[in-house]
Amino acid sequence: MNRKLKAIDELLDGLNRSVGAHYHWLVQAFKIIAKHERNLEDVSSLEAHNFCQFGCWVNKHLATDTEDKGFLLTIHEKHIHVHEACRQLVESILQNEIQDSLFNDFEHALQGFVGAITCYQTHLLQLRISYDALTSLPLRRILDESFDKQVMDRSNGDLYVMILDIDHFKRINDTYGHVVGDEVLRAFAQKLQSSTRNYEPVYRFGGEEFIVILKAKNEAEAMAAGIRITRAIEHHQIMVGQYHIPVTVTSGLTRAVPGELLRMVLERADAAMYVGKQSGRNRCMFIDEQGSIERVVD
Ligand SMILES: Nc1nc2c(ncn2[C@@H]2O[C@H](COP(=O)(O)OP(=O)(O)OP(=O)(O)O)[C@@H](O)[C@H]2O)c(=O)[nH]1
Repeated sequence: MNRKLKAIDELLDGLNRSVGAHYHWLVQAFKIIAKHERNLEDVSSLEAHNFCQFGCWVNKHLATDTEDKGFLLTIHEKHIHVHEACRQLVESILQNEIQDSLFNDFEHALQGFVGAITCYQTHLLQLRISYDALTSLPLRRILDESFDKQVMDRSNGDLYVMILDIDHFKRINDTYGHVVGDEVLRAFAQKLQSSTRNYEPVYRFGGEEFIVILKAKNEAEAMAAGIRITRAIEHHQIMVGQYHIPVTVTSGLTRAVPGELLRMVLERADAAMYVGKQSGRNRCMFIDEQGSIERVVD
């Protein structure tokens, strides 16, 4: 499974478990009131928010997670508020000095806490559906959202976009069936990821089309990367059950001119790929900004 997707699943799982644990905590608060116990630190202590399971979870992620810091800080703040409002309410009940405003404060704090968690869950779920269920690769939507930043962040060179389409994939489906076809796509995606460097993100563009973003100092370096990937696929046999299924790809490669829309870059790369399909497949075609197309050779 894609590393990012795994991290999202772990975050969602940890968050949901910790939220579940907060119901247990709420029951503890009732016990304190009913049994007049004052020694439960996750309810009675001034630092109560650090002692409950949710507090441990959020503190751990605040210390390590940089991407989601905004969400986590809001949740942390609302969580502290819940514990403090609860502590004050419990104290007032135990001392028989009940104040209605403390009930309102507690309700308000709980609503704020739940709202902040829902916001973060929605964010994580939206992120999750931006990954392909079959291959675990990020979908085009993630590229759409990050492309301008990727172009801006490039250093010491340019960004190149490579569109790859599996050759005669319909034949694979027709010969072995769709279920095997799906397995081939899954195995292909894994091979493609392992054939690229960790700074060369891979996306599922749709169907049997994929995109790789390359970083290179010049056209020659980009072409070398393009042919490296094409050959790595060609020399690898995909195994599904008892079948050994050779797969090749045809690709279109082009430079992303800074300021250019992703759509335009993709149209250019697609035109080059089309020429590659027409002229025999299993090849990488480079297209420059003027539309001149050449086959990349080893
Ligand atoms: N099993 C499976 N098949 C898919 C999936 N997405 C697209 N396909 C199939 O991929 C095939 C693509 O076929 P075509 O566009 O005709 O192209 P091709 O057979 O790969 O031939 P060329 O691209 O011309 O080399 C179609 O049969 C689609 O049904 C998928 O997720 N799973």
